[in-house]
Amino acid sequence: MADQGGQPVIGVIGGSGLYDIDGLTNTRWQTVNSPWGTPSDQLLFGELDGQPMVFLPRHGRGHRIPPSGLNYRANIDVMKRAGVTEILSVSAVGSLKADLPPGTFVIVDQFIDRTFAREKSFFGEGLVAHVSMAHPTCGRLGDAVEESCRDLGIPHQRGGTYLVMEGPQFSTRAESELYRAWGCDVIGMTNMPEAKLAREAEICYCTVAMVTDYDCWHPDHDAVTVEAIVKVLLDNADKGRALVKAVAPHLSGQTTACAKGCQHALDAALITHPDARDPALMAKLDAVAGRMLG
Ligand SMILES: CSC[C@H]1O[C@H](OP(=O)(O)O)[C@H](O)[C@@H]1O
Ligand SMILES: Nc1ncnc2[nH]cnc12
Repeated sequence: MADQGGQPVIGVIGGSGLYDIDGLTNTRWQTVNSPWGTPSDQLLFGELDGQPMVFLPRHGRGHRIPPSGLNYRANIDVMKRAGVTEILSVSAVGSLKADLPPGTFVIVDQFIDRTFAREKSFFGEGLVAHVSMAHPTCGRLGDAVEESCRDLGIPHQRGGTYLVMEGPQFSTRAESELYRAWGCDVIGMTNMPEAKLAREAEICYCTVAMVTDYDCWHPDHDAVTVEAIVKVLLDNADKGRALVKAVAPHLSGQTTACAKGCQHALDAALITHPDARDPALMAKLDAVAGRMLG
């Protein structure tokens, strides 16, 4: 397969508390249409120190859309159409470990997907594909995030498992204890199927999870509330924005395709015989799988 190297384009999916990007120049909000439906919002195109960047507020401007109501397929599809090669997903999460207090940033490298009410694949009847999710995040992008956290003195942990729940209600104590027993580090409601769809779209994906609370398991802390989350988010938003700004220069010199294979995830994933493929589905996959479908 041809190398997809070239100038990287960073896409930032901003979650709770990250509704804009510091220092973005030449900005324009632009509607990008998708055959997968309506994305959360227009995309904000701009440049950060000469590095092309695209921003999408995950829940829409004003935080209008709940986790289960997000059109994850449309969000990833428009990022792909915008030329995004790396997605930095910024998310608020609860902590499931005593040594991950609010204010810590976790550079997530694994997920447990407990969601059940979401469309999880671009593929299906008429074109079946099975991508690997063994390593769901991009190590190269993770390196850039880790170096940036270090440069900025942000308390962080490299690696960690993010339990993705359906929500919108927070967990019961029994659920929280179960996820702790499973060894999970943090809990949130949005990064799946986002990470799966980014992989299908051959976009590098890395999550920066900003710890806002101890969920409901910690004997010395009250059970999580939105009020408590927002308070911590307000204290951390500047750090989140500074991190995005710091990551850009780490990627700007990058001219080769990701050696981890994220950008070739479909190489061995399509199983449907070319004669049995559904032309209508193939048309919808023009952006996501255009590299493979010609
Ligand atoms: C604001 S409370 C819970 C809400 O925050 C997280 O969203 P995101 O990942 O977009 O920052 C969490 O997953 C819930 O959706
Ligand atoms: N405790 C928690 N559970 C689920 N999502 C969250 N987002 C932030 N804190 C959370």
